[in-house]
Amino acid sequence: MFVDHVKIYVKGGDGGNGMVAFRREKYEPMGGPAGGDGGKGADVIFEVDEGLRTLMDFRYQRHFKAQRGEHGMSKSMHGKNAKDMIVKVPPGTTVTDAESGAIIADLTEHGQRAVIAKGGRGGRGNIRFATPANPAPEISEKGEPGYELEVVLELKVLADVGLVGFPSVGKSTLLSVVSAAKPKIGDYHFTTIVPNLGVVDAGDGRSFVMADLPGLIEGAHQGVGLGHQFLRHIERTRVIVHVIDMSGMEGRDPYEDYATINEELEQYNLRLTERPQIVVANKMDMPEAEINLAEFKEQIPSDVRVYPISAITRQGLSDLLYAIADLLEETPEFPLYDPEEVEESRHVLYKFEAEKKDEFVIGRDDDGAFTVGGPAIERLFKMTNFSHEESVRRFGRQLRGMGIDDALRERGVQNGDTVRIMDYEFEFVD
Ligand SMILES: Nc1nc2c(ncn2[C@@H]2O[C@H](COP(=O)(O)OP(=O)(O)OP(=O)(O)O)[C@@H](O)[C@H]2O)c(=O)[nH]1
Repeated sequence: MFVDHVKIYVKGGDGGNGMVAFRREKYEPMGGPAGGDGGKGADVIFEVDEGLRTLMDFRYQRHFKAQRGEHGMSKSMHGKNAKDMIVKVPPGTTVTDAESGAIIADLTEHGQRAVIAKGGRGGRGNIRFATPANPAPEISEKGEPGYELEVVLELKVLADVGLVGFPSVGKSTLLSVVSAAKPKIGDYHFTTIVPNLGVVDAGDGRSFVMADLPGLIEGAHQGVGLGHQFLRHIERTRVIVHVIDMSGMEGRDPYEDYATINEELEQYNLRLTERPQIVVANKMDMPEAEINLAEFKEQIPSDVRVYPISAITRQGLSDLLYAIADLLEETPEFPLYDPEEVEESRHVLYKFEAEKKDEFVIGRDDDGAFTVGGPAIERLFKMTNFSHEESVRRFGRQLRGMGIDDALRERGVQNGDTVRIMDYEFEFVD
């Protein structure tokens, strides 16, 4: 079993901004507040799709930013909530926070969903701030920023396709040209990928996992030298690709090789002979290959599918990959997990924890100015509409409410000192 592994960035949509507006009606020149709320930003939601087998798609797209909510409007109209962004992942995907290493979700069953990055709430329009004392407030909030984070996706992968054949027929060469020769493969981090397993992109949006199953012929059915992991792989392999050397070099006879391997599979496990098989005639670039292939075809049953290729010159590879992908589609799936394993993991559901504590940090810049930072304060800052004097005053009150004024005094702030919050600067007035 190997682990397919990729790091991606996700961001929930920002909330829409609330609006400051007033009613303008014919007979009501001093109309009341009429600024609507912004809509909610979209969540980034991961959803299990059992049709997916690998994290291949994440190699091409690593940024997932959900849409922002619509801004509030005049005439008391609220902005629309944005539509959530659904990202499909294969069953068995674990999502961890890249920074803390905490598990956010363990997605095992088809249709299971988890919110990975919450969208921000919409900012409130000035209607919401009206009070008897202040019936026409010029206060609104901007939308709350969507949560953003980097997450690591991990998937334990079992092979869909197993390569079998005599030694030196070209199994590792084939696997290496179809799985590793993709451009930018270096960007895709296979952490614990073992050399004889690879993710194959069929080139038409379909992908599957292919394993070289070496050593089958050397007494594999007696369990010689093969670990438990390997056995598991071959048992779960849905399609067998049988590679045959058509060059006929070293006195080898392709048909004999074919028959021997099939006998070996049968002895190993009868069930394996029920697996659909694709026969690959390799080394077709060699001089005798055409003649050998013709003879071979006369000897094998007529319903056996043979794909002539050359792993070295890459001739015939795309036809072969399409055929494998087609065959996989029509082959029933084996459960990805042992039933007991699923039982265990099914009950673990991790919750996305968006809320961070109301903490803030006070510091000093080189020029003597005080600085205030922290997630809650920065969020508040981003939601403040600084173009309205009243909103700015409200921001001041909120800071006081959070205990920031007191904390600044403790640090020795004086009247007239500069205080910085992100890129906003103000003078401290007691
Ligand atoms: N001419 C030719 N040579 C090939 C082709 N594919 C593989 N070879 C050569 O055949 C030899 C064996 O290839 P491998 O890919 O190592 O064969 P294998 O089946 O993985 O062998 P084991 O690892 O021993 O099981 C190497 O020298 C390859 O370069 C091909 O299409 N044409």
